[in-house]
Amino acid sequence: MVKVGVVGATGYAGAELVRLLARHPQVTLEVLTSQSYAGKAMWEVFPHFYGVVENKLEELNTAELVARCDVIFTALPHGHAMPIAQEVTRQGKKLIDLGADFRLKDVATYQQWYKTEHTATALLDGAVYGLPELHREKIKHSAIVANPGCYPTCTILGLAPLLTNQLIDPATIIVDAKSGVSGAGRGLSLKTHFTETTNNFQAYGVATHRHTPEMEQELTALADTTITINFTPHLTPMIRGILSTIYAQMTRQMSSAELTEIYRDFYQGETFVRVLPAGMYPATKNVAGSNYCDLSVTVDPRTGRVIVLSAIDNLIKGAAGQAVQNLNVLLGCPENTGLDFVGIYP
Ligand SMILES: NC(=O)C1=CN([C@@H]2O[C@H](COP(=O)(O)OP(=O)(O)OC[C@H]3O[C@@H](n4cnc5c(N)ncnc54)[C@H](OP(=O)(O)O)[C@@H]3O)[C@@H](O)[C@H]2O)C=CC1
Ligand SMILES: CC(=O)N[C@@H](CCC(=O)OP(=O)(O)O)C(=O)O
Repeated sequence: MVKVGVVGATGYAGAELVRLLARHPQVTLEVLTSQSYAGKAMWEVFPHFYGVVENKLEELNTAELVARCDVIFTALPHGHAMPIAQEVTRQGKKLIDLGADFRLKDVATYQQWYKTEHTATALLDGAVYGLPELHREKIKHSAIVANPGCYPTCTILGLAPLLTNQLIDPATIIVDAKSGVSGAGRGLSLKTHFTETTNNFQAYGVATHRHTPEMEQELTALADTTITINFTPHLTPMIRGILSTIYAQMTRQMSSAELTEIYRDFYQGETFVRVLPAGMYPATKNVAGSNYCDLSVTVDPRTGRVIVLSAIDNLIKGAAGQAVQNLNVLLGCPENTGLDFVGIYP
């Protein structure tokens, strides 16, 4: 059995990770940490774990945590995974970081967008962007896996076949994305409280969201040419889910059916990417509670633009499920181990 630690087990992403890892056949939950609830049982904070997860929440002691575990997951605000990563590499263990600390390869870009000094820059080169559908081989051999952000997961999977096959003008990409409120985490804030979010639908981070450089980095690598995008996230009054609607100008004429075939070829053999048949469109309800990313692709012959729809559960394929998928890649076990379920409907 592989001993794992979850740092930040009491956040939405961390708790979802604990739920998945508790039923993973190759894993023992060795350490769960919390800064606010140390000393309490996990089920005292989250009663849905009563009778299932017996672990007590512990204060973070980095050296001891790393010594006790084979794989460490960090589900912390950005900036906090860096010292843990240093210790993980010192002790020759593995880290899967659900935050943003190792996603951006360029230090100046990280510091500009996150307004935080990067204190583990020597580790950036060795870290791999943990989108298994694109970087599986590198993930297998990496000590640090940077689990992607939720919007980037949804968007990059939606655009990868188009850019790899040079089917769109890369200067014309527009990403219009909507997220449920759990994407903002469990901490209390004006932005996420009930009366602000219910019966409301609003954009935020317009032209300034931190996921923009992350998407641009990965899309640029796929296209082999510098890509800048327009990305507008929106908050919707639901708990889970992201739907990205992505537009771009096609560089050659093609029908929706032909393009759908290209997507099917690109994602052939991928358990967690479902390219929907003509006439079916992704919806957050169809992926909620599962590790799937559902995609549809439609060409509008009047404008020559393609419209990609991409849906995920932000807490699963956008965070905890993808982290478990990355663990499975590291362990060399089937990627759907511990993730072999469909979503919850309705
Ligand atoms: N929510 C989502 O959909 C997604 C989240 N992520 C990323 O995952 C990470 C966790 O997000 P999420 O679960 O939503 O956040 P939450 O706010 O729900 O949880 C944050 C966690 O970090 C701990 N924490 C907060 N501040 C500190 C600190 N100063 N020192 C140590 N621990 C701290 C909290 O501990 P305690 O409860 O003990 O105070 C809690 O366990 C973030 O980097 C986020 O960006 C990535 C993709 C999607
Ligand atoms: C609805 C909402 O607020 N969503 C979050 C997405 C969080 C996420 O994916 O986290 P990282 O910080 O790890 O990139 C946001 O827009 O910041």
